Parts: sequence; C-alpha cells; structure tokens
Amino acid sequence: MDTDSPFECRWGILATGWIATVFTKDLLLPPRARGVSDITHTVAAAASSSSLSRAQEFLSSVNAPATAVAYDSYTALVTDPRVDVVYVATPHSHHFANCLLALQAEKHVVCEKPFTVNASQLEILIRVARGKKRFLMEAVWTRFFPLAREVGRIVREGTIGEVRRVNAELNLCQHPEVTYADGNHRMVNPDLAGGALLDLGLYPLTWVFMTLYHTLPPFEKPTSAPAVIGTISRFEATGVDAENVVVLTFPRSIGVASSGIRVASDPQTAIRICGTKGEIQVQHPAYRPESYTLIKDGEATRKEFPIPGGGHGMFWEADEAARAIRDGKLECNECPVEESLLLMKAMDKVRLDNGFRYPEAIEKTDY
Ligand SMILES: NC(=O)C1=CN([C@@H]2O[C@H](COP(=O)(O)OP(=O)(O)OC[C@H]3O[C@@H](n4cnc5c(N)ncnc54)[C@H](OP(=O)(O)O)[C@@H]3O)[C@@H](O)[C@H]2O)C=CC1
Ligand SMILES: O=C1OC[C@@H](O)[C@H](O)[C@H]1O
Repeated sequence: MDTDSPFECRWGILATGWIATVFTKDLLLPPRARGVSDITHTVAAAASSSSLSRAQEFLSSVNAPATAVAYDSYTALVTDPRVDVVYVATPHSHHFANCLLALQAEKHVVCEKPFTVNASQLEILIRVARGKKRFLMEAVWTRFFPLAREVGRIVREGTIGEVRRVNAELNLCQHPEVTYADGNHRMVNPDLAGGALLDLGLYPLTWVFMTLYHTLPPFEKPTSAPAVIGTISRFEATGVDAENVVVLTFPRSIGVASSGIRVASDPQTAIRICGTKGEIQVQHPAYRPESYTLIKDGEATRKEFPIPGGGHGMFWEADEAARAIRDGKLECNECPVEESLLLMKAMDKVRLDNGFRYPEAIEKTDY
C-alpha cells in the first residue's frame, strides 16, 4: 500500500436542509487549500425524507461527484456499503433516532449539535456506539477552529495566569415575534426541540467547558460535574426559551454562559476568558471565531484567523473525524463524547429547574 496516499473518507449526508448544504460544500473543497494532505473527503450518498428529487437537487446544488447516490429514505442511506460515516443534519428532535439508525447499521456517526434532546438519549447513543465499535462525535465545529486551539494552548501555558472566570455569550437579534410568528421554525418549535438554550446556548457552554475543563490535564479534571443553575425567559407563542443565563461552578473557577434570540451580542467580547494575569476576548460570533484579543500588562493584541479556501470553517471538524476513523478511534480528542454528555446534563438541569420540558415524543429514550 502506498503510505503517502491520503485516506479517503466516504460520507453519507442524512437530510438536505441548510446546514447539510453548508457542511457538504465545505467537505468538497480541496483539502490542500487549508494545508491538509493526509485525508480527502467524498460524498458517497445523500438522503432526503421528503423526496428523491429533493436528494437529487441537493447533490447537484453542492456539486457532488457524479458517483454520489440520491436516496429517498434515511434507511437506504445508512445501509449503503459505500458510506463510511453518516453526517446527521436533521433538527435536534430527530438526532437520537437518526444516530441510532446509523449506528445500528454499523456506520460511524457525526451528528449536528445539540447531540440529542437530553442526556439520557445521549447515554444510549454512547453505549450503542461503543458496543458496535463505531466512531461517534457531536459536530461542534467551533472546537476545531485554529483560533480555538490556539486559545486553548495559551490557557494551558498559563500566559494569562490561572483562569478563574469565563463569560461567554451568543445572542442573535432575530425579532422572533415577527420572524417566527407562526411558531413553526425549528428555532422556536417545541416539537423540534427549539429554544435558544439547545440551539445557541450550546456554544457559550462549549467555550466554558473548552476553557475550564478541556484544557485541564487528566489528573486535574474535576471528578464531578460542575454545579449548574440557570434561568430562562420564554418565547410566549410556543413556550420555548428565548433567553437564558447559566452559571457553572467548577472547583476553582466559574463560567457564565448566556444566549438568546431577542438582543444582539457585544461584537467585541462574545467570550471573556479571565485569568489572574490577563484575559482573552474572543470576538462574536461564538460559533465561528475568527479573531481574539489578548490583554496583558496593559496591552491589547488582536489576532485574526480568516477561514482559508473560501469555506465556512466546517471542514476542520470533518478532517478530524476522518483522521479518527482512519486511525480506528471511537471518538475524537477535541470533541469527546464525555464532554458532550457533561454539556447535555448542564442543559437538562437548566430545563428541569425552569419546568421546561419538551413533548414526551421527543424526550423519550425507548428505541
Ligand atoms: N453547526 C452549525 O453551525 C449549525 C448547526 N445546525 C444544526 O443542524 C440541524 C439542522 O438545522 P438546519 O439545517 O438549519 O435545519 P433545516 O430545517 O434547514 O433542515 C433540516 C432538514 O432535516 C430534515 N427533516 C427531517 N425531519 C424533519 C422535520 N420533522 N422537520 C424539519 N426537517 C426535517 C429535512 O431534510 P429532508 O427533507 O431532506 O429529509 C430538513 O431539510 C439542527 O440540529 C441545528 O442545530 C444548524 C445550523 C448551523
Ligand atoms: O448552530 C448554529 O449556529 C449558527 C446559527 O445561525 C444557527 O441558528 C445555529 O443553529
């Protein structure tokens, strides 16, 4: 075997909506444009639950190779032997069932965020994936951005001293009363597990966990989950949360994560990572970080990280998933399932404390 030839990862795209399009276009960009030569991606197939023509249109809209097959059912996609890994891009409410479908068919799985509706569902996915020896990852693309990695390194090296507090927010001023007046959009629809917390809150919570948990060496990791309290305010039309604030207490630090769909974020300081010797501010938006400012000894130094190759920045998560699959790993170091589970438990706790439960049909864990 030629050891220099790149590993080809063959993706099956499950669902054909907005993010499936963005992700698949990124997948198909030449890896060399971002300095990657050890792996390549191909789209083996895509499936739409709506119709065959929808799947065909999707494949042509992303310029998929002529060999890519269109399916009108998710089951047909996950049983295609030419698919190595299934990318799940349905609304949150469907992730649990769709991931299970793919895992039961012995496929590796990369699932859009949030992984599931609740932690109990995720625990089942993790158990099934381990039992089947299949790779499983939540597609939290932010974690794979070069900026996020550099910020993690700066924190680990102690440049800003001991990090004692992280304030992270993701607010998008979407005028929900007008934009989502009929209540059908997945952002506010309880049947699709809508609400700011699960959709947007995941990103500020990710910054809290990346900084206050992920950067710690294994022997310093807290043995118990952080204490979590949170409050929400509701979008009256459908009852999901429109705003939320979550406070997480770790043994030596505190994280404050907030998100919402009524007001905008401060463009300069979406994230503040506050250390005893300085701080790092990451500019909005929390999900696609392209610049940060290091403030130390009275000086502010800003660094830009433009996304290379004309993409959206989703290719980095795909590259790492492909490498892990190539290397026979069952999860990815940058986005371990253990951290997805901790985060899901934090969101469960906020919902529980605020009496915010989704319809039983999407909270359930039987399969
Ligand atoms: N990482 C990121 O930056 C982003 C992640 N996301 C995540 O991706 C997921 C999908 O979001 P997005 O692409 O915006 O959603 P869309 O509504 O645009 O697409 C969802 C797709 O899921 C399929 N689907 C299956 N069942 C249903 C159903 N009951 N209702 C609606 N759609 C259904 C449809 O595809 P088909 O008919 O072909 O089966 C539909 O096109 C969400 O979980 C979201 O959190 C979203 C945006 C950004
Ligand atoms: O994950 C996301 O990030 C970008 C937002 O615009 C989108 O609504 C959300 O789902």
